[in-house]
Amino acid sequence: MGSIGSLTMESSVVHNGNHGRPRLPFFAYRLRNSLDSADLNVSAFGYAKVLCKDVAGASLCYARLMSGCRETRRRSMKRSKATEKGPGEGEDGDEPVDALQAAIEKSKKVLAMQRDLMQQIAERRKLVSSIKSSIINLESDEVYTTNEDYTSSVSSSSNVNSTVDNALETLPPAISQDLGKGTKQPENDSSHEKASSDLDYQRLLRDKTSKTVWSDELPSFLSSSPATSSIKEEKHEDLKESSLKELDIEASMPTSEGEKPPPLAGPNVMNVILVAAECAPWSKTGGLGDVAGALPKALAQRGHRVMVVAPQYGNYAEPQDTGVRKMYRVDGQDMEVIYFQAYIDGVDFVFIDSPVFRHIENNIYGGNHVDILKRMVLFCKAAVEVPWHVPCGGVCYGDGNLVFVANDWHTALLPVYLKAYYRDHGLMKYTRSIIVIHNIAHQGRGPVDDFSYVDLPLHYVDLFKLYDPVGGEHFNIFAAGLKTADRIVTVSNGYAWEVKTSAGGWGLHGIINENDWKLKGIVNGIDTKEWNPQLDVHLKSDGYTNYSLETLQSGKAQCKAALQKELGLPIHDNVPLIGFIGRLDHQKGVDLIAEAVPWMMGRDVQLIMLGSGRPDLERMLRQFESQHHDKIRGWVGFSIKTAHRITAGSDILLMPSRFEPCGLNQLYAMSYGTVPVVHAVGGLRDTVQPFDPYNELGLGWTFDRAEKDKLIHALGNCLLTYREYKKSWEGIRRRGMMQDLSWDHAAEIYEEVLVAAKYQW
Ligand SMILES: Nc1ncnc2c1ncn2[C@@H]1O[C@H](COP(=O)(O)OP(=O)(O)O[C@H]2O[C@H](CO)[C@@H](O)[C@H](O)[C@H]2O)[C@@H](O)[C@H]1O
Repeated sequence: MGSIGSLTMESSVVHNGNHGRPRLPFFAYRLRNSLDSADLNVSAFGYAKVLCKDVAGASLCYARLMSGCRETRRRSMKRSKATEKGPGEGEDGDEPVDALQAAIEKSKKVLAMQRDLMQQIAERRKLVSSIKSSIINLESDEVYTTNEDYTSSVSSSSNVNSTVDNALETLPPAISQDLGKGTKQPENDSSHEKASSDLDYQRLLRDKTSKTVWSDELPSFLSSSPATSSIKEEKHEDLKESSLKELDIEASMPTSEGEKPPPLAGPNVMNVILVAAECAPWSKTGGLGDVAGALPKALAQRGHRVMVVAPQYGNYAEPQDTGVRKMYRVDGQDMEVIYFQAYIDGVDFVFIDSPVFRHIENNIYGGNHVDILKRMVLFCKAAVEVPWHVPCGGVCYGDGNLVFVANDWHTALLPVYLKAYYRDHGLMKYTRSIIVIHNIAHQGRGPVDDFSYVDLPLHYVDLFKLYDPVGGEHFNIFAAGLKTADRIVTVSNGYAWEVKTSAGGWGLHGIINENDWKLKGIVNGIDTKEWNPQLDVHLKSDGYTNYSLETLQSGKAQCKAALQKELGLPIHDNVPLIGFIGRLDHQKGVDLIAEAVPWMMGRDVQLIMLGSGRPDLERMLRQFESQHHDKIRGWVGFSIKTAHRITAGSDILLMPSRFEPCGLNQLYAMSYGTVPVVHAVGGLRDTVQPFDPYNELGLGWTFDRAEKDKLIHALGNCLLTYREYKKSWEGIRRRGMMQDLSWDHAAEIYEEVLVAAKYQW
């Protein structure tokens, strides 16, 4: 009996390779209520795992199983000992035969229940695939040519509803209860807040296949555009694709042992499409590219289905032509776009190819303001339709349970298009948008006449109109996006506060204050694969080396020497090496560094500056280098490799930014054991805790005003600590490296915002 017990356990508890914990099939959650938990206490090894609610529950189950197993073994050993002793010996320790029999009976019952459960699962899968094939049949049988055809086909596809209803009836009770719960709730009921994703799924199927979706009465401004006529023509396909997608999700739910554990996002799992004008590593002029390349991966790791949409500026290696081509009208001209796609690290990257984006990777915001505006109009029009047109892994995202994440003014038109083209007409009812402010200083401003380029109904003009003392009455794309999006995020808490002030809001503070209720600050994370001294690919050659907390001293010293050598500076380990990396403009406070250069040159330090931007500041960098050739290097240009190497080889990173929404370089610096000296503003204040020599706490030095003297004071203290207080210095570096700066935490908070947007009506 004992051997049977342990065998059953080993074969039925599925271990997660990483943690040795049992994995739980999805239906365990659904069915847990319908099974008798008291059975856990017996040797119910065969199904105990299906009763566990979560990983903690799983551990508990596992512990119980282990103790059950030990008990069975103990009893078995006792019995065999008793047998060895021979007849008449040790009777007092023997199990009564009928207790054993009872245990056998219980095990049999358990096995029967398990068989029953598997059968129910198999039936449910059959049902789902029959619904799918009935939709596929619909697709092949019916050709939509007129509105009439469309209407009749819609009514015939309401079979899907009844099939789903039937499906609900035939599901195991716990499942049908869950699915059925919210179905009677009216749509405008506040109980939407509590709606489950299953409810959304049901509602979607019903709505898509019956009344409101794809109303034939499209507004005239929509139907006149070829782009939107293509929408009309393909509405039936979209409709079915979306339904298929939903069914696919159902069908792909883990149904048997050994499949994926439930997602971290739990019931909040949704479809997320992040839209940005740049995305690293394919395109990057600054921090926006880094965020667009990394945040989606962290969201995908939480279980969301995530896509990034960006323009295709060059010939990228990974994305493949999807074969999907669409026409959009911009300023009276029809423009074709081709959608490319790649699936990397759990994320769908969709690139939009068009002659207007091609080969401008080194100047993606170049051209006059109308050229840029027209590019962004095309990009946003093409991006808002991606969920319908671009099959990723064979299946489009569809509009259900979908949130767009727009970034900065370049994509601020997207929330507006979502509203004007769709939601105002009862379409994409379950799609939401959030907008992330990375830098509010750039807003897509222009004369009010620019409104003619954005192709919107006339009454929308007021969303864009803004008056401020600087620009007078003007056209402002960011303003319209902020008003229209369901939620607003800024890239730090400090910046969330600053954008509400007249100094930090750059004319948009009034609008942000009015929309304060939907604003949230979330500090950026960093891509810990890309920016990690242990893995950094740019430290693998030319005398550099990868290093970790354990090898910080020697590793960093080696990188410093390699950097000095590469740039032709004297190789001195004990001379503090100060770095600066960033766009050369007013924001980054490069001129403050320039003012402090004479003071610095009076000290035994080295300074390396990497940047590009304003021509006068570029000239200044070159001039510094030629004036102080033994101490300064001014690298004008954009070099990711050099940025990584400066981050690793410098002792100190200077960031005297006048304003800094978040700042990534100080985060990269800290994770490389490089000590930041920063102006305490925006995200810099949020992320660089000033050094406290009394308690040996803190991560760097801060100064409270963007002024030369303040910078000198902070840098002076930093240099003193570098030279005189080696232990403190070491502590600062180590604390910086020990922080968890990954995107994991930020992604969790983004998820809260996505959920809030989803339930925003
Ligand atoms: N010459 C050069 N060569 C190579 N690499 C260079 C470079 N100049 C800059 N970089 C890189 O570009 C990125 C700059 O990121 P930041 O966050 O510092 O600034 P940015 O102002 O562009 O971003 C805006 O968006 C980000 C993201 O939200 C916010 O952190 C920030 O505060 C806000 O201003 C870093 O990866 C940096 O290494």
